[in-house]
Amino acid sequence: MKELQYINKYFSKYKWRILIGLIITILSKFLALKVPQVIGDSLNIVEDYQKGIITNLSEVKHQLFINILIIIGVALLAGFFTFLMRQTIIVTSRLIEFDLKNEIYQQYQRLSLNFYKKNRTGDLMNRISEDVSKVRMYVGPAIMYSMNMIVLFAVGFTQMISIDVKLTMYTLIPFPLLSISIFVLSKVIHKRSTVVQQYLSKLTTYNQEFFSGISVVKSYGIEKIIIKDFDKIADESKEKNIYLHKANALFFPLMILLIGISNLLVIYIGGQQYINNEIQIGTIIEFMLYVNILTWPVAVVGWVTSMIQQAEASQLRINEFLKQVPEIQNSASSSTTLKGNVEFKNVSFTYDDTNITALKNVSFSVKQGETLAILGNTGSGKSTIIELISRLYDTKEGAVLLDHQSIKEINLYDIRNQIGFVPQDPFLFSESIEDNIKFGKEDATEEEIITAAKNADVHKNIIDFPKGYKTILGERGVTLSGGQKQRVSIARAIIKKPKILIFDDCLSAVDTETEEKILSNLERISKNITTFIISHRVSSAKNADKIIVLDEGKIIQQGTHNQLITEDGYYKDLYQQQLLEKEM
Ligand SMILES: Nc1ncnc2c1ncn2[C@@H]1O[C@H](COP(=O)(O)OP(=O)(O)OP(=O)(O)O)[C@@H](O)[C@H]1O
Repeated sequence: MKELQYINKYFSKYKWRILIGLIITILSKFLALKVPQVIGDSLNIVEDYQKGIITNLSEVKHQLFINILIIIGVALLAGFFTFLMRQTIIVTSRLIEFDLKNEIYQQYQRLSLNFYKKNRTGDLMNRISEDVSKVRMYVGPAIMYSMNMIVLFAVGFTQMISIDVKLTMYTLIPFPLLSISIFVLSKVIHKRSTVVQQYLSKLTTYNQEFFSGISVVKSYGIEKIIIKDFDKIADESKEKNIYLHKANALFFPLMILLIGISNLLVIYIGGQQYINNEIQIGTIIEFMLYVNILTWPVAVVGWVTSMIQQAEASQLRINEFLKQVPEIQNSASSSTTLKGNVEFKNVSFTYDDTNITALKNVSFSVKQGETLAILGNTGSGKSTIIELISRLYDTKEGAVLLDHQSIKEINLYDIRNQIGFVPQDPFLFSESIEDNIKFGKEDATEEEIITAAKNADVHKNIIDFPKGYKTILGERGVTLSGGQKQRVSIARAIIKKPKILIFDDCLSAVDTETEEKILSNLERISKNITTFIISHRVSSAKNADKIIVLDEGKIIQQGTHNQLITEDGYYKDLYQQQLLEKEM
């Protein structure tokens, strides 16, 4: 229960609701146990009349009529209280579930990029949905059933003992047996259902990959192999499901068997006592009714124990994430308006998960409004520079300065708010084009959206769609071509009017003519914006104020286009090769 102590703060938040719930539970169970007593009394009256102990028939009828009214009244009231009990305790468990989900979600937002690279999406989703719902079973049903059990047992047992000690003892013999066997069965069910869950997520992951890579599957014509693999997992999943349901199917028969044994004991022992004139017939019926009322809460002990164990395991997984401290901390509370001066001073950077040193002693500086182009082979460290400017990672060696101040001392949210970033692989949400562009600026006007789209050279494409800017994009923007997606993503970055604009190799998806247009538009609108252009093309870099060339994390060349084409090395070779390609 150590991990579940984390939930105590929510119990204290909702203490009044829970307290009211508990009082209502006690009242409803008191009332529920009144019914067998009145039924027993009624039968005893009839028996007394038959034996001639009571002779006045109208008095018997009157008493029975009163008892029927009491039974109906009590049953209605008990039902109403049971409704209120669910309304208080189960509603509280839903409120706690909501709070816990929000807490986890906020923590997810705080955690750094590295956390997401280390953990699988399925696992993140599972902890916020599956695990939280297991914890809810502890805060709601487990507590409600435990209370039910305690009250029913305390009241019912006292009542039974007060009527007949011997009969009570015999009647309750099967109860511990019932509780233990349900506990064992619940454990088996839990174990088997965990396996079923694993197969379910295996199937989902398999299908998700298959749907995402459908074009590869179709073009390689490997549908039959995919179907065969799917069949294999589905078949295994079916077997595990059947295995689970074999255990599930035992649950109710086991309960009915043990209730049956209890009832037999009541009839047998009670019958003997009746023959010996020790008890009346009504008492036997009253006991049988108690057995039926008490069976469920006793069976529930085993179920609740297993529910609490599962909740404990789930809360452990939730706590693992909640206790994670974001690697990137925002240490500044004051807000800063950036100018856009960027400087790298002897920066070396190693990714701790792969131990790859992506940058080695990198130094450069870019002034406000300047454009820096970064070129280099794949894996040379270009994107890593960008990730350090956005502070997605922190440097351990050297310093990244923004406006001559260490990036670590500037408000993290201000930095990210003032950077417009166009990634290599643009992600568009399944919403309208307009909303995707506005993502960069929530309150953007229609005019601003159109201007941004024009500057990104995508306006003409958008108005060609029947619904124009209102066109809804499919998952990952499938209705747009690669180049169109890139340009919508550029519009999203420039509408922000950021202080630093970053293009991570995003112009490679458009033809050189479009690239030319976008770059000249940029030159016009980005007079005071510091711009970083990562590219494999000289055409994207040639107008930049500065160009740096990276190789295996080191700067091997830097200067302007005119300087670098006269210097032997990577840039000149690339220039000549691309010039040749253009002429061909
Ligand atoms: N998140 C990461 N975790 C671990 N290693 C990484 C990560 N990102 C990049 N790397 C490694 O760091 C090195 C530099 O990668 P980077 O993405 O900066 O190169 P790049 O020049 O942008 O390449 P490309 O032109 O192919 O995009 C590569 O060897 C890469 O494998």
